[in-house]
Amino acid sequence: MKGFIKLNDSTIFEGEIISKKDFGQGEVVFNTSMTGYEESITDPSYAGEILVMTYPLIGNYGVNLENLQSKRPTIKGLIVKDYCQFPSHHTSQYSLLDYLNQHEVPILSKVDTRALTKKLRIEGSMNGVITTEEDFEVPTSNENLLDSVSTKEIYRIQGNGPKIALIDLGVKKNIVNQLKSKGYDLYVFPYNSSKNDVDKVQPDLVLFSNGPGDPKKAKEAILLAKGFIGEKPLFGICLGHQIISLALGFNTVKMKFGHRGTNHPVKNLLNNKCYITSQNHGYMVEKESVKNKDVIITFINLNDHSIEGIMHKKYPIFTVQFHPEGGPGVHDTTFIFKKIKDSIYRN
Ligand SMILES: NC(=O)CC[C@H](N)C(=O)O
Repeated sequence: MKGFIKLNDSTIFEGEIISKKDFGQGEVVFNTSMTGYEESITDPSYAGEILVMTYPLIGNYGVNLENLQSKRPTIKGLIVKDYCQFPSHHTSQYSLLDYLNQHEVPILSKVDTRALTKKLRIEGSMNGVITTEEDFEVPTSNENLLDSVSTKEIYRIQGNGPKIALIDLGVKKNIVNQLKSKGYDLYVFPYNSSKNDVDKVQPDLVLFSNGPGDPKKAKEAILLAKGFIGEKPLFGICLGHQIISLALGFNTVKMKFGHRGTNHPVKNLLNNKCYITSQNHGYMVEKESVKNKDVIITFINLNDHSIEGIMHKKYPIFTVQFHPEGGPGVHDTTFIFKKIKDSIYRN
């Protein structure tokens, strides 16, 4: 069926809706990874977004549930150049189309994704709608994204190591797996937990996870992080990094088109080492706002020099904007999950 992606400046790109679902609305963002669509479509950080894959052939290795980052797709729609109808991989359980159909997520194929990506790079990410009607008005959404992806109940994944309170803002499965593999004793908390709730388990460290949307909207989590500054070691990944930065009094801003891909180079300013990292974010900590003399910038992005991590000199607080767990992507920075222990012992 003929379909369109209509952007909120009224630009229209034509394609073919190949899924059962023929409608989806969200912020239209692009990802430059050549592989990793299973992980990206189920990464809770993408909640509320329509994902454009710039790699032209998508679906060719099907879907294996093991690779998913959450229980269901979190994206509002997928836009591809060519959908591969005959996936082949020895671990594939479903075709991408069958999997997205099960969860009523639309796929728009045959789109000139190169032109669409250029448009988003020049004008910036914007809201859009996958629709069969060319004259459809692009709506805006006020969905509480954190509520849609965070756990509703506290749960524990027992380990023999230090106790981590993991504030689930939409945590990816690979982050949990990395922490589990290092033996941490995990208590996973809903995004709106109070300091009292977290204090009850007497954690050795509080970890704020990745997650969707504008960090400034995560008011409860910012307040929670504020309460722990100077009291407990803190670690943040992506949204968690932004939230801890806001709690420290810094500012976050929306990026023009964000970083979404698996080959983002970052440099560790403390030892001049460079790493290739997996990233997925549309906001960043504003460099000029990091004015606290006790806080240093640890990592920067080598493409645009934006902040990729900070560290507190007095308190055991450190954060990263990139995704050290990979999933999808490189594992160059998984050593960071071990480093968490050091920050606990520095306490
Ligand atoms: N992966 C993430 O945690 C994303 C953080 C935030 N939602 C952003 O887009 O910047």
